[in-house]
Amino acid sequence: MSDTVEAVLDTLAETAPEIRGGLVGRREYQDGENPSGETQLAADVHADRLLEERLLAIDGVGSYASEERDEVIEDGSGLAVAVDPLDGSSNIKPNNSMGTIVGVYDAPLPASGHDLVAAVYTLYGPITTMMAAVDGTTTEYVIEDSEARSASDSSSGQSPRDSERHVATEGVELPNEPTVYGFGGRVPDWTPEFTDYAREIEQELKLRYGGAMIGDVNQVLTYGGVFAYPALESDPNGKLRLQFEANPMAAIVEAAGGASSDGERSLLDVEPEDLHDRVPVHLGNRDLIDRLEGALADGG
Ligand SMILES: O=P(O)(O)OC[C@H]1O[C@](O)(COP(=O)(O)O)[C@@H](O)[C@@H]1O
Ligand SMILES: [Mg+2]
Ligand SMILES: [Mg+2]
Repeated sequence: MSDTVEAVLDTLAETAPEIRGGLVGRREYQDGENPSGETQLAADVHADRLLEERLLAIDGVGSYASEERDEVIEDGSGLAVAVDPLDGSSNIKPNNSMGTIVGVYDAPLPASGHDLVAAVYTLYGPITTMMAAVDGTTTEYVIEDSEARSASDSSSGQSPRDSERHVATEGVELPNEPTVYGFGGRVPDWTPEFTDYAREIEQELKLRYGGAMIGDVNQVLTYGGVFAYPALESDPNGKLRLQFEANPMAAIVEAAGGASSDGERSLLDVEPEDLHDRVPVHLGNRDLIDRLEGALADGG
């Protein structure tokens, strides 16, 4: 692992308790919209500012892009980080899981998933964990916050707080016997081909859908299965964004022995056109993704 990637992992571990602490009191929507046309929560904006400041301060990180900003911020030469500061942020109101996704690309953005040198997510569940794919291996860490404190203390002007990451599982692998699935989007908006596939999967696996991709994919990594936010009749590219969400999650799942697909090919093979491109996302055990691609091709 390069020094810069190591520093990115350390920084994300240090920042995670602050983002988590900052959720309290930031549950309301603001006036602004993000580039995808979604209303922003105060928590989205807070996490974005904190991550921009911390990640751009790392030697070897030269640019920062996020789901919450129109343009890439350039700050010298080096690796490019693409961030979903809060994934699943609509879960803040019902107090369910959320997370942060970071792709570290060795190429100007928008970049191919094959340019990722690291892909990371932190999951703010009952405990805070971090999943990182580096050099073809996926590792799960537990993040311990040694000075838990209230959100009101947390602001982007302060120095990182004291937290540590400990390896929980090195070489995470999807179990061979899958048991769970979670599919996003309204069922009447699914394509007929995806609906047929879903009807089959429902007979075999248990539904686990929480409305935050990180939480839902983390269950797939833990129990085996399939997650999808598919192409919709109303939007053939689905909902999730290639640079900030799909590519990093695909790299993590593939390094754990699973597969990813936009419906036809690995998400890592999708060529980006625009920073905020959306793409249909399917992630999980290899045979379930092969069946998905077969089902979509049969109907096409
Ligand atoms: O509310 P829906 O349609 O089920 O969408 C849920 C999906 O949208 C997301 O919340 C989108 O991410 P953001 O919260 O970062 O916009 C995913 O995490 C999740 O899979
Ligand atoms: Mg997201
Ligand atoms: Mg988000």
